[in-house]
Amino acid sequence: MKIGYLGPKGTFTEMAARGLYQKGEFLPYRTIPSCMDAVATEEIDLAIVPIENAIEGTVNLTLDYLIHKQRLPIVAGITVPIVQHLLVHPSNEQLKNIEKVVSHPHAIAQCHDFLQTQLPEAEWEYMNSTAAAAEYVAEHPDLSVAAIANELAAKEYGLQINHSDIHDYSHNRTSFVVLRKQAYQMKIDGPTHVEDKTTLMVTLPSDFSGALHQVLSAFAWRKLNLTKIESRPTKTGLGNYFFIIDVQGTMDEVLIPGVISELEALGCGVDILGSYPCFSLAYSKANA
Ligand SMILES: O=C(O)C(=O)C[C@]1(C(=O)O)C=C[C@@H](O)C=C1
Repeated sequence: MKIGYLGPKGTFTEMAARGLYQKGEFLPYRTIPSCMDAVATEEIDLAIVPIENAIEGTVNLTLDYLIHKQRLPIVAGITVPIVQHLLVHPSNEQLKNIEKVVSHPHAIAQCHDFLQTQLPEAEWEYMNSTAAAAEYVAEHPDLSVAAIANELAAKEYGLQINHSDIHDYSHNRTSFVVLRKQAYQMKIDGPTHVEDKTTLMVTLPSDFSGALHQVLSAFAWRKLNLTKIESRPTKTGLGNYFFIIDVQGTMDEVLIPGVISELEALGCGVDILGSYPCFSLAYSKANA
């Protein structure tokens, strides 16, 4: 089985991939869209990409590409503990000399307080992933640059941990989703199964006062628990949004189809993005 993930080697996404699947060929992709495209063209069987971080929120690139460009079913989810370190080239150990910090925008956002207090003069440069930033530092020993990435990336690219645990809040976790061309489940052994989830995308009818209230009521009176509701622009004009709604539980034969019929009767558009099991990786030295 070919498992694509946001690379290069040493990303948190690779940890998520290896946490879910013990066997398979693990293939790194340079960007989230290129990884998703590779599933659509069947170059790989599964794509694993980040979707939400506990500190910084949704990974908009993933959600928007999924909604607008590659509507692939979500077949599983996993959350991974995120521990960020400041990595430097072994020839450049002095924290005070660092002029530039590179990383994925979410990783930089998770460490704002640290950057503000310890490296207020350093400029930031965004990279496609945390490991891409570590690779950049390894390839530029001449620059006074540091990467925000994990211990796996430090080992992979021969960097030193200059400062450990630099994320601003403990309990930092990121959720990743597994995308597949067809929506069938595969058995997953290993990580802890936490819950089952169904993700819906709802478009409200225009000029319908109280529409969102009615949408939420359709879930509420059926006692369906919503674990997330988020709006994203439809990209058709200012003020036009989709609602992405996570419902606890799998797609059953009565309750969720009942909600969908009720919403459609209200004039809403409803798309099912996936109904899938969610897993969790415990904190371990590997993601320390
Ligand atoms: O997987 C990685 O290492 C990434 O760079 C992506 C990503 C993200 O998009 O949220 C994954 C986990 C961390 O939250 C920071 C960055």
